[in-house]
Amino acid sequence: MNLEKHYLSILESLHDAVFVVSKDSTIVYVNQAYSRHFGIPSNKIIGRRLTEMEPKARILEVLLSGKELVNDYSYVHSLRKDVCANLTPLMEDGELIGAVGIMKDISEVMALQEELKQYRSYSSKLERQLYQQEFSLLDSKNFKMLSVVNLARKVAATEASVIIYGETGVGKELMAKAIHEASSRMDKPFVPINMASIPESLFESELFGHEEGSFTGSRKGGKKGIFELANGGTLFLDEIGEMPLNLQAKILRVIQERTFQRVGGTKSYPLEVRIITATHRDLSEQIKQGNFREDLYYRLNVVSLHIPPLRERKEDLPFLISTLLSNLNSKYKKYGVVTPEVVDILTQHQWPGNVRELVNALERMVAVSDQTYFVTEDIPEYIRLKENSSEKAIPIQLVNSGNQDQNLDGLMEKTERNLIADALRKSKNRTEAIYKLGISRKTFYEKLRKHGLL
Ligand SMILES: Nc1ncnc2c1ncn2[C@@H]1O[C@H](COP(=O)(O)OP(=O)(O)OP(=O)(O)O)[C@@H](O)[C@H]1O
Repeated sequence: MNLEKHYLSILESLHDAVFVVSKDSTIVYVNQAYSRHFGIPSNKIIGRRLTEMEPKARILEVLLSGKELVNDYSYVHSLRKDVCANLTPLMEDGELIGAVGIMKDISEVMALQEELKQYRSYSSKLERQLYQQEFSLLDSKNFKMLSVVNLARKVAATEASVIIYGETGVGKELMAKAIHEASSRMDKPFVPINMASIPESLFESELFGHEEGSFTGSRKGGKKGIFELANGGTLFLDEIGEMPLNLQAKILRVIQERTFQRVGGTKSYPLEVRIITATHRDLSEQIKQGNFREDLYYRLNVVSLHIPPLRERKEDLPFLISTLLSNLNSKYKKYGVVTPEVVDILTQHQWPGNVRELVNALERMVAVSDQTYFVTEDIPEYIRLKENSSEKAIPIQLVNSGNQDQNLDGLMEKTERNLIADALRKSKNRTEAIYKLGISRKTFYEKLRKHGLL
């Protein structure tokens, strides 16, 4: 077979556009695919000079340099197309006589790329919004809550220290995290720590870390404390009212000097951290009683946010129930929804453990029920019975108040112990007692330990 006879028809059969220019840039050949792709009949283009039609055509460079260009991307103005081309010099007896171009129209790919770019920027915008969803979680229909959330949004943009007040489970940590995530520190760590959960003997080393060999059993290479871990970011000190006075003095010094030393070390580390604190106690009362340093209080209390308990913002329950349910549904891969009667009963409950108690109640419903529609029977018994009948889950047992020596603190301690002991007695297990008491598992065990009920 004499292939040479067929070279032209081979060129004509190609799907890629082929064109040939002579040394003076005159177009001498275009194949059918060229005319098809770019909508130009061959007789309209053959004989025209590229230097006039497309003075910046890349193939002109090949004519000048004699070097090929492979996978070369360019925009052809006269065709209004993005193309990818292989441009090769044509040689005869070692002399350049022209060049061949094989081109693909990639306008569609480029348009898709542009679209992809737009989608990418849209998705990263959504991602950022998602990242800041904590504030949207705290969205509320209640005027008091709304003004707290608005103040939190404003304060997030500043460096001000914030104290968040509120009962257990109202969302103090959630708000602290939302403030962090809406602040310029959002890319840096958010480190929460509950001051009530650290044994006093470990306070300093937990907060400031320790150098290697600073005490028997200290970690090799030393250990970073939470101040160091949070450096550059936000440190959330929960239950600040539980801090012993000597540690308050140390924290105050660190905040004032903006440096800290690890336990057993002499090196000073610079500290650049925003501190957000939280407490369920009335700190000004604590100051009056001499349990909290006034100077530390003023350092920490540039802005104070008071989150109202859930029972004072029951209008938020339908929204909270639906948001929490959809989170729990994804966690348990279920599709549970609640009937209006269920919302009704849940709305009657007083939620002493606030949103945490609601999360726990809903989680139990989602985890246990096989139905899609949760009915009243799915509501944890202690809520259902309490709200449906006049039965109170835990009748308060007043301690012997006839004893004149009894001060208020002592009375409260005893009442707390009685309540816990009662809840334990009347519950099938500890988990049920926790639900009845409406406190966190951690607080429950702390209190069991404190009252010798473990
Ligand atoms: N508005 C809300 N939307 C969704 N979940 C919430 C909301 N508020 C609180 N929660 C959830 O309730 C639980 C308790 O919240 P959080 O830990 O922030 O409360 P807290 O006030 O810091 O409690 P404590 O004082 O006991 O530490 C968490 O699981 C949290 O995600």
